[in-house]
Amino acid sequence: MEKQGECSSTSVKTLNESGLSYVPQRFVLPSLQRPDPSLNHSADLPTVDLSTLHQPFLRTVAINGIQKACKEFGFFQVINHGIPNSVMNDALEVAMDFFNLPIKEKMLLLSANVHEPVRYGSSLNQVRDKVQFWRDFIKHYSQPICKWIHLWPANPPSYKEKMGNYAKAGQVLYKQLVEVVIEGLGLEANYLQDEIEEGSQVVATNYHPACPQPELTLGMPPHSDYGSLTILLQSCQGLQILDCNKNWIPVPVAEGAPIFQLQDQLEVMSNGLYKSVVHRVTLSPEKNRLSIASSQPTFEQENGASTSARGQTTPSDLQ
Ligand SMILES: O=C(O)CCC(=O)C(=O)O
Ligand SMILES: [Fe+2]
Repeated sequence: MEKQGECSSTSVKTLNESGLSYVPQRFVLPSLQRPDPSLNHSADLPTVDLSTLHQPFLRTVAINGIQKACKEFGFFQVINHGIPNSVMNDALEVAMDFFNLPIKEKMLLLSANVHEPVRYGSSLNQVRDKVQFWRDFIKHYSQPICKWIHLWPANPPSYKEKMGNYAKAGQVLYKQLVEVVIEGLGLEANYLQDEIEEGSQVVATNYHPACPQPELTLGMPPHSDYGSLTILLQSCQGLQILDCNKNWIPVPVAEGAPIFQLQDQLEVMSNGLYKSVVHRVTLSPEKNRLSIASSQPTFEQENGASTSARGQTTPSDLQ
């Protein structure tokens, strides 16, 4: 049992590396909120082949596939999306290198101020169950790269190049996907073009260390996200979605096939036709897990901030 104050100044990654064999009391969830460790069948997620988008006679096949996936699941995998595997793997690898930096170095980026373009968060002062995360906010992706490139952390040295390449490729794919999703609603493909070009890109990198008692806790609590679409890369399984029968279903991980996840703004825009699905992250007893969630909130609030279901905000006027 954790003593008062125990662990309160140490990251969960550090605790894990010190060989802790139990989950500190403050992370233990009430029994009804705990994951069921016997769940092992993955969701049969729809897979959308984007190569058909560029073939005039087959474009409607892709649009119909995406429309069906958005209505039924809110989550789908994409293949032939144009982002080389090497770019995705480099991003995951360099993110892992970042989290493996000495804690002292990462602490320099620690901030509870959501207006920081690059910040390293810990479960100590932010979302209770979210172990560590940091966010990049990029305003106006169409502006010259030099406007935001200095926002990357200086270490690891290849971070800027590798995560930057992934972020740029993700923007192109994001725009294509939003157009198709919008067309599926019977609107002009460029209906949201201005909002997308004015919006900010958020790249959230989540690190979930292996856990000695994964049946007692979660890496991330159940939530939906406030944006329009997220592109998600995962290093291994852990994500679960809540189906219409209120069962948690594990999401598969397929090499080279990122997950697309529909978010609250598109559920609202489609009058509920498309689903922003509640999801959560479970922990593994052996593997440290990494995910990169890249999204672009399409509509910002009047005060220039977008608020997520988890209470985080992103500035819309970051330069
Ligand atoms: O780690 C994951 O797979 C999911 C991350 C997520 O849900 C989020 O960042 O909002
Ligand atoms: Fe999420």
